[in-house]
Amino acid sequence: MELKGKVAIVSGAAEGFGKAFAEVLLLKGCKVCLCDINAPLGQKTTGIFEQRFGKENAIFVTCDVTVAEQFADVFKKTKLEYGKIDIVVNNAGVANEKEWRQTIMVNLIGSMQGTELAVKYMSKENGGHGGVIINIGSATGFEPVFFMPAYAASKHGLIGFTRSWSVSKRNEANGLRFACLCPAFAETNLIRFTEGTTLSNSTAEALLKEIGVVKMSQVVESFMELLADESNNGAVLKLTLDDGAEYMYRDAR
Ligand SMILES: NC(=O)C1=CN([C@@H]2O[C@H](COP(=O)(O)OP(=O)(O)OC[C@H]3O[C@@H](n4cnc5c(N)ncnc54)[C@H](O)[C@@H]3O)[C@@H](O)[C@H]2O)C=CC1
Ligand SMILES: CCCCC/C=C\C=C\C(=O)C/C=C\C/C=C\CCCC(=O)O
Repeated sequence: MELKGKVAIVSGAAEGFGKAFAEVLLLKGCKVCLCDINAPLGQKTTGIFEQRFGKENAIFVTCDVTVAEQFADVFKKTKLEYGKIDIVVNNAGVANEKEWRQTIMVNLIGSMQGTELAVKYMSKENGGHGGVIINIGSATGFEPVFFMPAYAASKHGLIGFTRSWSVSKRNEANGLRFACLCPAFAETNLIRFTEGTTLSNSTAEALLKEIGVVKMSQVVESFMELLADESNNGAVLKLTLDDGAEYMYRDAR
């Protein structure tokens, strides 16, 4: 997929994966709308990108992805600013078992909302040019995870949701494709929030040591692989330190 001149929306882009995805898209010549619930950090990140890549290539919109009107506003503003939308990355996520309803709301419902909006704006039948939706799942979406049941459920759901969209013939005709990136532990602040799990700090440290922590560069590389290959519809790519990137599903089925 030629990325130069494409327009992307990345949710949860103030820090972590979202910031790295926005950065690589800008590096490849895309225009990017970064959105995040954390307005001060989102504005700071976007300001840095504006300086590096040009003020005209990055915008920030404050958005809680669980609030439908706010997420819709992100799409409206991006279309208004850049005239089209080609890539949507549903990345915003939390890992909090005590606030498990919120975990489902952000990780699953928020990403579903972002996908629905992407389909609305990018479908050829609505005047769009087609495009790609990348949902950020997790390696917890394939197996039981005793210390994060709600989080794991949100990611199991997101994988099923993404695959279900990918098998629709109507979406194929609309030029849309759908893929899911599923990393194991990776080096962001998310994995430092152990109060959000049922683990003690020492058990969490031991687990991180045992499973290992994937580097951000590996996550970005896998993200780019899903984006670049236009035949990737329905692909679910798992990324672990031990096995690297492996397709759990390659095609829409
Ligand atoms: N770090 C890890 O080990 C892994 C993370 N993931 C997933 O990757 C995605 C990104 O996570 P990280 O970068 O690690 O976390 P992070 O905590 O570094 O970044 C998450 C971003 O999402 C934003 N956010 C949270 N709730 C939001 C909401 N309601 N609306 C809009 N923005 C919101 C935060 O403000 C933050 O900027 C998440 O979906 C997470 O579940 C998946 C596998 C592994
Ligand atoms: C121990 C740290 C606790 C805090 C964790 C917070 C967030 C984690 C988010 C993830 O998405 C982590 C993803 C995967 C880790 C769990 C199981 C990995 C199984 C890997 C495998 O299949 O080999």
